[in-house]
Amino acid sequence: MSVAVSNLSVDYRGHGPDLHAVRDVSFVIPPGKMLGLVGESGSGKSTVAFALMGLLQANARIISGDMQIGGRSYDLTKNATAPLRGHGLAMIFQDPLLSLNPVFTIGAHLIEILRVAAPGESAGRRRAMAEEALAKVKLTDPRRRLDQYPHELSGGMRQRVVIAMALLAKPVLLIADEPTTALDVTVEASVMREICALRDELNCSVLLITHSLGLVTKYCDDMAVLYAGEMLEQGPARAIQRRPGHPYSRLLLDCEVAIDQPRREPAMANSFKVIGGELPDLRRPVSGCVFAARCDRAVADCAVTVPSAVRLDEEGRHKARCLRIGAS
Ligand SMILES: Nc1ncnc2c1ncn2[C@@H]1O[C@H](COP(=O)(O)OP(=O)(O)OP(=O)(O)O)[C@@H](O)[C@H]1O
Repeated sequence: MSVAVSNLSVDYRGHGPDLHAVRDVSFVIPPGKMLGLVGESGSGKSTVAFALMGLLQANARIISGDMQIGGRSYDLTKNATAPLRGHGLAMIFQDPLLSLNPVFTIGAHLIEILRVAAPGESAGRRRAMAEEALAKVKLTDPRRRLDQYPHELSGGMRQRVVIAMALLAKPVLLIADEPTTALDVTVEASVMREICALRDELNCSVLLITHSLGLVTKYCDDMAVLYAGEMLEQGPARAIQRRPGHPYSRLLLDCEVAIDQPRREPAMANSFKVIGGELPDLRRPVSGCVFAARCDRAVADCAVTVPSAVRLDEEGRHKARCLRIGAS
């Protein structure tokens, strides 16, 4: 089933004017495909994820947005997707301990999911299914793991357990929010491989949220570039990598350090900082292009005219919002 998000806008209330964290964001993830949502810290990636899951904080307000799953539409302003959590929708967080209760064994977590996902099965069969799921995500010694507690496992092993939980829940959409940021590079590759294997086995849509363009170009089918809450470019990951349409995407790609290099984290943290300037104040109304103040290609018009999406391929899959597209 295809997953489509349309016109998502989210504000946060606080002291002073509301903060417009996400503005009019739309994207589609076909079944069996992975979309990488990239953008620097504060661009609104997690807000998108939490809005889809119905997990936003109390001071957030979804101004507009709906999600279509298959032919069905869910009104995000009414938190309509919240009942889908745990089966239609699943999420992997940067810290797997957010998904694991320290007082329950690994087996108890998996068996709890099977109570909903496989209600007709006997207790013995559910335990066997839980063990199979752990073996599938390549957790060593799966039978013993069932009786262990989350604190007895390493970070990479815990993330595999969370992937096994998603495997049993059979979601239509899996959201992975920085799933490998806390892990070292060798573990990162194996965890990403398990997420890809899950996508292929369930034929589900995956939204990967990450700072790393390297991860996106290596593992994702499509890419979406978010900046100051606005989608500046989206399309096939390879096409954007080869021919970025937006100057911001080009700068991100220029800054990105190959993920195979020995220690990626500091480079990743730095990669966005080498683009001069800072995100605009999200409490103020934007005129023109949100990136204009930092853009090396901006002309006077960019500060006043809001760019609409320009198609960069015949099918209209690759689109970018920039007034300078086509200008020399
Ligand atoms: N509960 C909140 N109240 C007020 N502002 C918030 C709240 N949560 C997030 N924000 C603001 O919303 C904007 C988007 O934040 P968000 O966490 O979605 O970005 P992000 O791209 O996921 O960043 P990171 O990569 O650091 O997680 C930021 O300006 C952030 O400070």
